[in-house]
Amino acid sequence: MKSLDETVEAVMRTLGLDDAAVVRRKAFLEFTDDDVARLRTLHAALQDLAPDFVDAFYTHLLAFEETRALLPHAQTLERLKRTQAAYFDNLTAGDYGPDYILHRLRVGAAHQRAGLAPAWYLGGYSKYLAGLFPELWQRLGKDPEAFVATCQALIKIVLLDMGLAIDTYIQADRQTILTLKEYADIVFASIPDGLLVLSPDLTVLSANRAFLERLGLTEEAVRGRYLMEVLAADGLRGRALEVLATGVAQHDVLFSMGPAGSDERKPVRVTLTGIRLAEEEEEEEEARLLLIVEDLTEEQALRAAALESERRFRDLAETAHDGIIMTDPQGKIAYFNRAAERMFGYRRNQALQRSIGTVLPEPLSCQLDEGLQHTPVWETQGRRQDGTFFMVEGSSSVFEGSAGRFITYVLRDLTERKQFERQLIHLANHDPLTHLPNRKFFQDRLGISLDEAALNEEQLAVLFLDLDRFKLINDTFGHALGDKLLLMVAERLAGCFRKGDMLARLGGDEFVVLLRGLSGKQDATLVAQKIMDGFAHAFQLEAHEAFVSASIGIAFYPSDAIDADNLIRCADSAMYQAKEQGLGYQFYRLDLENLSSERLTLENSLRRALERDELRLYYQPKVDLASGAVIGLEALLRWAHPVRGMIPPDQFVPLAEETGLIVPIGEWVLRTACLQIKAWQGEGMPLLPVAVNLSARQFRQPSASGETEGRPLSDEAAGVHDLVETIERVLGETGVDPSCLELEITESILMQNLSTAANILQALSAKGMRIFIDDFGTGYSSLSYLKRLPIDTIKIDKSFVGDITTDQDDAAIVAAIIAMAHSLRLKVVAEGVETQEQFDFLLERGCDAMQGYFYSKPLPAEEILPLLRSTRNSSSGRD
Ligand SMILES: Nc1nc2c(ncn2[C@@H]2O[C@H](COP(=O)(O)O[C@H]3[C@@H](O)[C@H](n4cnc5c(=O)[nH]c(N)nc54)O[C@@H]3COP(=O)(O)O)[C@@H](O)[C@H]2O)c(=O)[nH]1
Repeated sequence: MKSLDETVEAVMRTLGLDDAAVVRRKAFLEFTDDDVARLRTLHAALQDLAPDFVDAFYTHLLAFEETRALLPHAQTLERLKRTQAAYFDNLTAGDYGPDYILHRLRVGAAHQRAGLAPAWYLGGYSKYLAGLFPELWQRLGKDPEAFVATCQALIKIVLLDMGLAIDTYIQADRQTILTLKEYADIVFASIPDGLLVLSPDLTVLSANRAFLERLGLTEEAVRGRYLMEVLAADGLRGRALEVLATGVAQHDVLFSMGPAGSDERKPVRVTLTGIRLAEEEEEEEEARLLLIVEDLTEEQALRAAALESERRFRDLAETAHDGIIMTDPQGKIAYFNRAAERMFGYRRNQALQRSIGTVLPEPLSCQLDEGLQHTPVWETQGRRQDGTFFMVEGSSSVFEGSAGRFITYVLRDLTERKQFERQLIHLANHDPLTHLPNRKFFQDRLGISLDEAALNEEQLAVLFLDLDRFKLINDTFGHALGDKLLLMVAERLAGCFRKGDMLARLGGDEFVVLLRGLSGKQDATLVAQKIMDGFAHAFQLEAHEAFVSASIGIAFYPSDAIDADNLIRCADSAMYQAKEQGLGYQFYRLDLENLSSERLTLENSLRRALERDELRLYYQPKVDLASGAVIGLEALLRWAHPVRGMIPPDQFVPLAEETGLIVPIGEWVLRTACLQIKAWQGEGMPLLPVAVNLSARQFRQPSASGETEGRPLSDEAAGVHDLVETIERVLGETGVDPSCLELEITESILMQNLSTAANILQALSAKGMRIFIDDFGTGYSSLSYLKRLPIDTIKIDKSFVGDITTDQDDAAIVAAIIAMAHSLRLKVVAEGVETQEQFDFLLERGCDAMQGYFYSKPLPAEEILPLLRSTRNSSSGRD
């Protein structure tokens, strides 16, 4: 709102109330200087009257409700009284210049603003004049002319004031009207719908901004023009005339509307309504037509977009791989896509309006929780139309619409995934070849069974089963047949157990069995025996019949171990013992395990002994009995163990044979002995042959065992096969003449496969090597086979020699061996000669040579040459 001063200024400006105008107003009122003088005179006379006069004035005002309402507070009343006193004072003060005028306008404006209607305001002046006239008469009644003239002056100045007050009232009202009009114009212009006011002859009287902008028109182009010259809209004119004629409004009439003369059209919705305005008081009310024009372009675009979006959603939902179901607030199916049809077996029209529980029978959190908008992915059961159940994975979203709660379910059939998961679990727990439980599954199940056994105070047993010679079969017949054998074994084993027992394959040719609810060892024995019996029959591997045996180790809970790992380990250890001893099955024994563990440690060390250069060769001279000359040396193996010291061969050679390590070790012996021969030759030592020992494993050729029969060989087998080649190669590489190398083999080696041994010995002998039969007398003691072999010498075992002087039997045996050997033109060497008596006995019986501590213990290579030199210098032989 404007300030009072601004209002007064506006009044003065509007009325053009400058000094000249005031002068003219005064002139019109014939307000003269004489009037001014008379009022000044009056002023002096009325000085004491002001307080009572003002009080009386306000008492009058307070007597009327309309004026009293404007004086609500005592403070306001006091302030007004002071203003009134000033007014009273100024009225007759005689100064009626610009300040007076300004003051009078302010008073008028203030009363107008306070809400005092003009009638009451003018009534106030009446009270003034009516109150003053008696006072004037009292003071000037004696001079009627002066009285009348003063009254006239007073009336003139009061009327001047009243004129000014009325001007402020009129001006303020006019300002209000202008403000309202301005406001109306703004509102009219800013209404978002188009507004068009037409006269009864359809001339455009006004159009708001929205209308003009929507149709691309200007106010000048439309105002005062005939509607149809401005607008093109079929049927609009007729509708407008109807409304004018009937006075009945028409709502929401749709048109396609555009500027006349253009092809542009917009979809619009129009409301046509008649209005009546009286522009001037004296004019008759004139009919007007108001068109409210709503532009539907955006709305239609939005609707089209919504339809498009809905169509796309439907397309998407219909082509989705996942089932999509929507339920209404009553939980009834309101939408059911094609994937849902496939998943549940219902046609859409069969599913609609059924409860969601028809297809998802278990209550879901999204159905129960009021506040839930989105639930994470869950799994639940789905029910097909045929009543079968399956697992579904789903998620849901909740939409709170005006009609209630709608839930959308997105569902995926988990049947395949669950099947896949089951397959994965099966694969993780089963052996892929035999489909038996694997180690992990077995261990888990064993753990559970152990807990149960502990609770029920029961015994259980683990059988560890390993096929004998499976590697050989695998290498010989190939992996495909090896696999087939494992399958057949698994099948046979499966028939040996009760329900509740468990058979598993740990890998390779290892199987384990869990036996539960045992009454004692005898139960496990029965099962082990049953397994052994099962292996008694051959396995038919295509064209081959294979006899396969198994070694079984048995460990018991709680006597051997109380946890799964240890129980399996004990059974494994027992199996190892069974295999070693060729027992078929063996119960776990701690002492045997300790032995095994030592053996294992030794085996591991022996494997590294070659790499670490821990092997040594000692040499023991062979002495001609008659001359006492050294006629050769035997190379004897030692293991210089870093912790255990010098280990004799009988403590590790059998192990090396078992593990196959004897093959590389044997080659090392050959090479070392040959290199030593060369070294001695270089040192000027007389040419002495050196004998090396060959083990059965080295000596065995593939065909000798009859196991491979021309089929592919394992590396190990190939190494054995190459004995002749190896010896030749080493001789070639070291440059040693074959005549310097002697080979010692035992009778038992020969007897394992005589014909093959004969072939090998022939080949070696043909190269110039001499062959010795070692430990003669301990084996077959048959000289007949010697005729068929290229043997040069036999060595009588030291077990006979040791007692020849005390035991007549041994003496007789030795004498007989010497005699028979000679009859076969074989030389004889006696081993283990320790005494002069033995020496003499042998010399007397015609034995060719001897070897033993009597002459020398086996010595390191570096001690041999000094030994030879010292004996050459001393007398021949030992007496
Ligand atoms: N395959 C291989 N076997 C080998 C090799 N080196 C040795 N051996 C065999 O180990 C067995 C034990 O040999 P060793 O402990 O060396 O014993 C030999 C001599 O030390 C011992 N001997 C010799 N004279 C006496 C004696 O007067 N008294 C006595 N108590 N013992 C004596 O006899 C063993 C000789 O063995 P051998 O002539 O071979 O029969 C043994 O069987 C060796 O064959 C190897 O490199 N490979």
